[in-house]
Amino acid sequence: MPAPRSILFVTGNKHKLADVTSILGSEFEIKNHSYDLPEIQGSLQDIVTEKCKAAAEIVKGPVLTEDTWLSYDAMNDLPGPYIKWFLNSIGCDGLYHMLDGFSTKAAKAGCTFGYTEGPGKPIHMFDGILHGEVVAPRGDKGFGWNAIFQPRGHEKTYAEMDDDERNACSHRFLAAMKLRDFLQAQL
Ligand SMILES: O=c1nc[nH]c2c1ncn2[C@H]1C[C@H](O)[C@@H](COP(=O)(O)OP(=O)(O)OP(=O)(O)O)O1
Ligand SMILES: [Mg+2]
Repeated sequence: MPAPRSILFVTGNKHKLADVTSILGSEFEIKNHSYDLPEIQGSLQDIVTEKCKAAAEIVKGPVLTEDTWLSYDAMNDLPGPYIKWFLNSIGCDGLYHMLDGFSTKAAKAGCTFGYTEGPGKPIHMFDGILHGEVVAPRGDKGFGWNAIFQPRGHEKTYAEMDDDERNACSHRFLAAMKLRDFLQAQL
């Protein structure tokens, strides 16, 4: 059997790395370069493009990057990709209470992978979006804002799901399936 194709995932987030390894690890060898890439202010596409370009310059070869976002319908999709700074400042409780007084708690969890064959090469993007609701924090599994996001049609927040359960339905799973199809088609 040929050796599995390897993907170099540049991320400083060990939980994302674990998710991608769990979702794609049976088909690809997932390697990691731990680095906190610069994240510019701009559209999601701009952010992912610049993150992927910077990573390709660092590793001088094919590279995978990813940016994650959480968008509130009541706030015209903010915080979106700026969720990291909101979470760091006010935590899950604060993120929940931001919607006090708003009639809809609907939200979208998403991530966008950026993949390139190397510096100067095209950047391919693959996104996964899961609709759901922002709820009062429940559960202690996982990381980030998992405790306040409950996917539509589920009784549990991400933080109440086991990793396997979450990785079978998550926004990251949906995006990873698109990435997988792209990479497999190139073989
Ligand atoms: O599935 C997730 N479930 C819950 N929370 C999550 C998830 N995935 C990322 N997160 C958190 C981490 C960070 O607070 C923000 C995204 O920021 P983001 O820049 O994409 O992640 P990061 O800086 O940790 O890693 P990276 O080095 O890949 O940029 O949402
Ligand atoms: Mg980041």
